[in-house]
Amino acid sequence: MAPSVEDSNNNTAAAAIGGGVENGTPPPEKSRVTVVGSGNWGSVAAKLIASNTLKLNSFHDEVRMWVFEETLPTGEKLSEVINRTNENVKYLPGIKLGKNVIADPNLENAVKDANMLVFVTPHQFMEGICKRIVGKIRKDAEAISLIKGMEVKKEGPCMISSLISEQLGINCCVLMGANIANEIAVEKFSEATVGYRKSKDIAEKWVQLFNISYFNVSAVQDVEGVELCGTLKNVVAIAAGLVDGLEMGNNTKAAIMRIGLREMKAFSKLLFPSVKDSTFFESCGVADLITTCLGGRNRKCAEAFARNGGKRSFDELEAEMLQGQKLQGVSTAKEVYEVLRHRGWLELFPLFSTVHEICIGRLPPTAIVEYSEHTPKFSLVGGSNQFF
Ligand SMILES: NC(=O)c1ccc[n+]([C@@H]2O[C@H](COP(=O)([O-])OP(=O)(O)OC[C@H]3O[C@@H](n4cnc5c(N)ncnc54)[C@H](O)[C@@H]3O)[C@@H](O)[C@H]2O)c1
Ligand SMILES: O=P(O)(O)OC[C@H](O)CO
Repeated sequence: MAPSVEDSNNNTAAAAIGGGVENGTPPPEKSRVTVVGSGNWGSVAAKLIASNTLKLNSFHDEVRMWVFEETLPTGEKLSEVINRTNENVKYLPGIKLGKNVIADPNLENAVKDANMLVFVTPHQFMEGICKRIVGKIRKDAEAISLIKGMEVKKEGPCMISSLISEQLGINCCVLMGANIANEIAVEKFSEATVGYRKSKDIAEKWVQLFNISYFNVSAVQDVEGVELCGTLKNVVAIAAGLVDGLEMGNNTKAAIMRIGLREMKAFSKLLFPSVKDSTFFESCGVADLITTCLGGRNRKCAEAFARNGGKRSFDELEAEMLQGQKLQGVSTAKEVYEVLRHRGWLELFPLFSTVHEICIGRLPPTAIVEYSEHTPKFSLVGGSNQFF
């Protein structure tokens, strides 16, 4: 059974400041936050949030964090070690999360009282997680997804925020940005973008929960644009890593990033015409693309893949190099490819389609910079097409 935390600013204190029992109006209910996920970014998100809930009267101090339980080499359970040491020794070693972060291996228990749910797991696990908690969360819960990825169903592509909204029947915002977790963990400055659909008030509450001196958050009314930026940049990061592994140099890498950004924008607008151009200039857009192509895990594994001439699979490299952390770019490239194939758009997106074909071994890593019948000239992309 996971422990719990008493509020330092309890409701009596809140009542003393704004109304309360003395003048007959009950104090507004404090929000309860649960973070669903405890990987590298999930743990940093819990740390950020926990530092803010201690300061903000409108939130309960305690931040519950669902842990996908595993047994460590020492024989101990990860959740027990987190609660004892206040550190996620596997996914974020060396960083104290805050004593008000409580690791809970029981998913249903972790979510049941929360009215603010933060989803931050690798995207491939979200469908199963939603199925487990349908009907077990508060009806008034609000959600935010920090997950970069999407699902492809028979009906077409499904963004993770839509999956959460549709399966759980709740509103879901998104938070994406140039956010390499290990850098934010040591409190180096970065920015992030919240994407919201309708309610600016809800978006502002999320901004309040995440914003801190070294993490500058702003909100834009463009859920799909923000989420697609975060999702698609992982495919471009694979391309950038391949170019690094081939030792092509900075100009080639910049070219790949430029072409990738054009394909990100075109793909997003073809799927959701409401996506705004301005979103690509937020932290979730060009800034995330740059940081991921310079320092992300997708880039790192793709570099190793190219150095090995494509002879070692991404699964093998992921297991060896990331030790439990997960790549999102390889599966996203496959999902994007499925959409392109179904809609007859493959030729319009040579970078995205080439990345997938390299990942599955149909093309060699060098194809990322070769013009062939399989990879139409990148320079052909654009011209009169309104989406590029
Ligand atoms: N790490 C970053 O720098 C970063 C930054 C921004 C966004 N993101 C995004 O956040 C999301 C989560 O990434 P992360 O870095 O927190 O995770 P991670 O890759 O570090 O860790 C993998 C997580 O998956 C869990 N897991 C393994 N098997 C599982 C299963 N069957 N069911 C449920 N969970 C399982 C593990 O316990 C672990 O918590 C991803 O979409 C990622 O793109 C990551
Ligand atoms: O390490 P990556 O490649 O999963 O990227 C991490 C973040 O998404 C960067 O914002």
